[in-house]
Amino acid sequence: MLKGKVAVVTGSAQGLGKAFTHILLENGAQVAMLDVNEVMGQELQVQLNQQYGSDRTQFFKADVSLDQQFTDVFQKILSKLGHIDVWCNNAGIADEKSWEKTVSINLSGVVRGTYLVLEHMKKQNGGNGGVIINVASLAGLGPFPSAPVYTATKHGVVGFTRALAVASQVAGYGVRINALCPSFVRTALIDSFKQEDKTGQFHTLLPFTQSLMDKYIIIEVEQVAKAFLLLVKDESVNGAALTVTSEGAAYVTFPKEVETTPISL
Ligand SMILES: NC(=O)C1=CN([C@@H]2O[C@H](COP(=O)(O)OP(=O)(O)OC[C@H]3O[C@@H](n4cnc5c(N)ncnc54)[C@H](O)[C@@H]3O)[C@@H](O)[C@H]2O)C=CC1
Ligand SMILES: CC/C=C\CC(=O)/C=C/C=C\C=C\C=C\[C@@H](O)[C@@H](O)C/C=C\CCC(=O)O
Repeated sequence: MLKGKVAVVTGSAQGLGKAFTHILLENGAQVAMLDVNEVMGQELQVQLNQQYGSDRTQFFKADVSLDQQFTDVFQKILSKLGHIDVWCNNAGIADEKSWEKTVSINLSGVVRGTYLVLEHMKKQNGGNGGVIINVASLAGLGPFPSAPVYTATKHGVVGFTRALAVASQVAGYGVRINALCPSFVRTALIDSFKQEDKTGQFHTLLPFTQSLMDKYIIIEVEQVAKAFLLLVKDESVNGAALTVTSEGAAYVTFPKEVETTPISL
């Protein structure tokens, strides 16, 4: 039960972020939704407040790639809701043509959101601790050939999350940080990624991407939301990467040492 808890979900106007918001509300939390899409965010706020109660959800417009705007909205959320117990860095895009934008949202936006809430949560600052879930992807664990920059951002999210989780444990922040690594999920993102203005030079690899989608079988947002809730609730889990595929959810076992093949120079 998350009654009394306050959660923030970035990129929550649609897709996975919307599903995470629903499951948080279903479990009693109050949710601050943050998204760059103000129209969809406002509409969803009205729907959710009708469904779960008028004081349960508040929408805040912000672009996670803009430092000052994100920081200002963070302060606004804190002043309105008092404290934050759960933070989900979910906002993300897949655009190999505007690859700098992909990096600034998928990686820099995750670092920015994490560092903003960490200062609030960590016990050294008088915080009550909490949990941060960073949405990566299976592409954060292995190469997604038709999206090399997207792959890089998701690998970055996994590495950043795992490193900060150890730092938090060693330093005693009282904050758990975990990565969520879904396979293909039925959202607007995967539809847009079939368009040439998103795939850019890798548009010729579309048959390969489609074969990957066929191989991994597209899953539904509700399946990923259940895994998300596990990471929110299980206080024993820190520094994990939780995959979600058509075969279910599974924690990644990272090798203690990378396998190498010696070569004489
Ligand atoms: N759909 C999929 O197959 C998978 C998605 N993911 C990841 O899940 C996360 C959510 O993706 P989906 O729900 O599929 O996409 P989506 O496109 O359905 O939703 C993304 C949401 O993020 C918002 N957003 C985009 N840029 C933003 C910014 N700069 N600031 C604030 N909000 C912004 C959008 O307005 C939208 O509401 C992303 O990080 C994505 O990389 C990971 C694995 C699989
Ligand atoms: C580009 C964004 C598209 C959708 C969002 C997303 O993040 C979806 C990811 C879904 C699956 C990613 C799979 C990545 C798999 C890698 O680890 C490699 O195993 C795939 C590389 C080659 C596969 C060759 C094959 O399996 O036939």
